[in-house]
Amino acid sequence: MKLSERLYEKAQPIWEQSHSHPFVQGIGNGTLDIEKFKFFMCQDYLYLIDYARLFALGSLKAHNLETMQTFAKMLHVTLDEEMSLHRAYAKRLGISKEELEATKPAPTTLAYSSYMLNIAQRGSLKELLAAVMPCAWSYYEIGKKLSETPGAMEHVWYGEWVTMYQSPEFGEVAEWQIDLLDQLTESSSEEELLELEEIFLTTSRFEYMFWDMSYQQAMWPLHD
Ligand SMILES: Cc1ncc(CN)c(N)n1
Repeated sequence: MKLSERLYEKAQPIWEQSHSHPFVQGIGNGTLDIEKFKFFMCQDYLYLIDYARLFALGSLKAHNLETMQTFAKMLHVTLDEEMSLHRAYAKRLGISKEELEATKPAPTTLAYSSYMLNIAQRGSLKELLAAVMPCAWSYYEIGKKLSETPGAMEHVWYGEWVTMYQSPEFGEVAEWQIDLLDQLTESSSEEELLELEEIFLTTSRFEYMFWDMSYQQAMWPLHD
């Protein structure tokens, strides 16, 4: 069994909770409160800055030129295409570029980004991939599922979001990461596979927490 098949199976109980979360369902059926989406967009913008840094670290840790180039391409796609979606939404939502960039990270955003960056900085390329994989893979799955809801891709607010994440180009990013991790772990020990599994499940849990944080618009409990 390939590692990706095992990870997919193990993560299902967590991923299913993300799929059925009211935030995700609300994007699909168009009922999500726009204030919750605004909160999500600002926090996600911050998250994507650190997510992009992981691709820079992937390029650094790559074992050959082709892998280096693909990580560099994913860095570019995140900064210039995925984050362009957020910049365009911010404009429509009346959030200035300055406001967007000055967003303060919520506890879950900070915990998730810090965990991923820590794994990527101190770990191997395999660990970096295990940490980053639920991001593109689970968003692609969510995008595809939501696109099956009639009208989801045409919704005045959430249509563009669904359209981006269900796109085959976005799916290719996830597939490339999956194939690379499968190749790199062909002869890994059970001990190493278990470590990678734990990382993958941890970022899968953070993905769920990110939806929930956005739904609750959860900031720090204490204010200055
Ligand atoms: C929290 C989160 N996870 C994943 C993705 C998809 N890159 C995202 N935009 N935000």
